[in-house]
Amino acid sequence: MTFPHTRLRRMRRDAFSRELMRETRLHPGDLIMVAFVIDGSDRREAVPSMPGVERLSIDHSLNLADDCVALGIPALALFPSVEAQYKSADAAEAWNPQGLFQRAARALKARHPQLGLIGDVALDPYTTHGQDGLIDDHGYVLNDLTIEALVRMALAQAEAGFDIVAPSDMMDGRIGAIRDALENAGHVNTRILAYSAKYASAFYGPFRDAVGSSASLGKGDKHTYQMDIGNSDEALREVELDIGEGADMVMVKPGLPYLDVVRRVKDHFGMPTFVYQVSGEYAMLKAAAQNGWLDERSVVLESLIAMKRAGADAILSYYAIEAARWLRAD
Ligand SMILES: NCC(=O)CCC(=O)O
Ligand SMILES: [Mg+2]
Repeated sequence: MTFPHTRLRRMRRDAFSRELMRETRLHPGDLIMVAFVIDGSDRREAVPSMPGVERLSIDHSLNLADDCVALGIPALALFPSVEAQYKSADAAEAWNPQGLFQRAARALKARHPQLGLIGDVALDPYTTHGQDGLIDDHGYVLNDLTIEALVRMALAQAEAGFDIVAPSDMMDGRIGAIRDALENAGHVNTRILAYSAKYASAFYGPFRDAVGSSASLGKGDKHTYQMDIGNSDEALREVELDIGEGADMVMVKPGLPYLDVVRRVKDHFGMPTFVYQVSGEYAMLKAAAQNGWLDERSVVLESLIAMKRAGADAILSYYAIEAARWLRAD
């Protein structure tokens, strides 16, 4: 009679030994909630392609922030959805100190000074054409002119109280330019979360509905600045440049389809590495759950743990509040 010398099933036999050898655990403290803010008061608008997600006026965003704090979620990432009258070719509303986004930041920081507030730095919610930057006559996004606009935008956000500015535009050199401008203005502790490896992904579709840029973008795409989905070495080059320019945290986006990239980035640089479970990932999970095809709680937590296991230090997610509730009920 021969026996297996090693029985890995032995440790799986009981809950106590499974618990003792569990390598990766998810905490509310790993999560960053994502929210969309709109003008007006007492307004909540459903986002049809993201059931359960709503655009919120500032007063309702404060309630969402209350939930984050109560659940131990350390930070909130905010995106604006602005009305057409505030969109222009030069995106100037993006750095208006009295604009929606800056007002929202002041209100949120006044309510919860300890809740980390992350501002999105990219022009797409503010441009009439829905691109993340300024364009020439052929629709090509101009790198260096766009950086000037992004610098204004980042400064306005730091001024309004955002703790972290998060350039999500993928222009070359914008992290360094923003870092210099923040230092010169005395914002030495404003952190930069660089969307370093942001792929030209079709999983962003529902987000563009949420911020109202899909109509403006029309048939346009973002392939001249976001990364090709087949590339992974290039992600390391992007991350390396952003670190050199002064990023405090780097990000890979989307999440689940790109966990190989997360692992390479984490192993290579040992940087605080964040991952974004994007709108399309949310929509897939939600749709399957609503149809009764998948168990929502299990698949959401499994997806988030997979991201952490791949090396993510923190995860931006539309599910953050729900996931934190599930974790606390465990
Ligand atoms: N800058 C944010 C995006 O481009 C999209 C995020 C998402 O799809 O959730
Ligand atoms: Mg880059």
